[in-house]
Amino acid sequence: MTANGTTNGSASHNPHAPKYQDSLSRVTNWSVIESTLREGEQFANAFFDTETKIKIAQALDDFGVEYIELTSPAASEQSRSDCEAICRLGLKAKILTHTRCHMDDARIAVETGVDGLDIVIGTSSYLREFSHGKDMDYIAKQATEVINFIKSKGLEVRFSSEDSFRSDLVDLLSIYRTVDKLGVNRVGIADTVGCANPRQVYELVRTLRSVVSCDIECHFHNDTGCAIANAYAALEAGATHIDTSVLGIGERNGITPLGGLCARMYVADKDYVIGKYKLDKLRDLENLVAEAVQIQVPFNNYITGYCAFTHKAGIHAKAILNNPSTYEILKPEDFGMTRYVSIGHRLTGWNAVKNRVQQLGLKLSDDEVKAVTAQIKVMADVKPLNIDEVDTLLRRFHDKVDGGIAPATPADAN
Ligand SMILES: CC(=O)SCCNC(=O)CCNC(=O)[C@H](O)C(C)(C)COP(=O)(O)OP(=O)(O)OC[C@H]1O[C@@H](n2cnc3c(N)ncnc32)[C@H](O)[C@@H]1OP(=O)(O)O
Ligand SMILES: O=C(O)CCC(=O)C(=O)O
Ligand SMILES: [Mg+2]
Repeated sequence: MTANGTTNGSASHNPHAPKYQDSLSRVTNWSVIESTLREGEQFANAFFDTETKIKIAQALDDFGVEYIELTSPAASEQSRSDCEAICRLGLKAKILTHTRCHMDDARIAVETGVDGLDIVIGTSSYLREFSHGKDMDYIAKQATEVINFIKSKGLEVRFSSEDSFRSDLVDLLSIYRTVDKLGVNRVGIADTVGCANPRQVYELVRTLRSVVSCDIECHFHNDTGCAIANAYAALEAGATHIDTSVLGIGERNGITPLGGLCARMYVADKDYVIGKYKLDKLRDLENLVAEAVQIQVPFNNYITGYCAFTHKAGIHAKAILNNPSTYEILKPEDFGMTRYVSIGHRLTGWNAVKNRVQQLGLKLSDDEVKAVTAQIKVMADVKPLNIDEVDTLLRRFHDKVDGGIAPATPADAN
């Protein structure tokens, strides 16, 4: 039992587990709508040929995402035939396509073999005035026609308002109520411009949860860095589906990244996330997409960034070596990653150096390790040492000590 009165198996057995973990234990029934092949195609660098789309779809399916969302088949003839080709792959993931809330697009989409359509129409005054120019009555009539048509084909349908957070709340709830009564599988909330914060997301999803009985999908842009936090707040408030893309690619600076969402939700309920996704495939999946759109995986990427599990400062390194949970909330091995303790720099400490000495099979007393640590710091004040340079220094120091000559200075060790 924790401060907020809930229980959670793993947390209650572990005295060091975060107390906030328990408040998240209800966030255990959600799915990913993976939109690398739709929102991701709207990323500035993206051009996916058929073969690349198929590889990405297969990799996403292998990772375990529940849905794969594809570009509208109304966009181009190649988009349409690629959509059909992906539907023919027979993947475990359900295949969706994303279209305007318009009969022309819906008629094309239902013939492609998809499991469902995600239809969208802007509801904010910006989009009603400057994009499609339609009022709420027209939107409701159009949505009714398109939804009834898609349902008549036996397909899943989701209705989403675009730019939800700059839309009038009464308008929003009214249109969601209308489409819920028509029997949509999901309604969608979209932070199209990335303006929402987690508190606003929580409030809107919570309100919507009391108005509709269908599932709730959310789509968050990352213009102000809130895309993962907003997704998490939405799930806490009762959303059931989150849109992601690999590395977060999408319009402008993109949306909630698949890897970042996995990291966030792993902390909330590790067993649930490990149980449904092959987390050790994340790195290959990200590399595949990074290569396809000609970008590098960012150095500070969630989970797979090159320094995501590198520990440097001496205070951290000592504690990490005693118990990795001291400074790691994610276990690298659960993601097929490895931990690295960096020691060739002036922030190192003797405990970390001792660990390396032991790994090299060298016999040094604690005082000797402290002496060689001091030498590393002197040298690293000039420039950081790579691991080979550190190892050479440690071996030479050891050989001199072993030979009865304790080196007093770095020069002596050389
Ligand atoms: C926020 C988002 O990411 S929404 C998804 C964005 N995805 C896409 O745009 C898919 C790729 N798009 C395309 O290939 C093209 O824009 C198409 C095929 C959809 C439409 O192309 P065009 O007919 O040449 O129109 P264009 O792109 O210039 O303008 C969009 C048209 O859709 C209308 N429109 C915009 N949103 C909607 C909507 N949700 N429902 C219905 N109509 C809409 C606009 O009013 C405009 O109509 P107009 O031709 O009468 O001016
Ligand atoms: O269909 C949706 O819910 C989201 C559409 C979109 O990409 C956006 O609004 O940013
Ligand atoms: Mg978007």
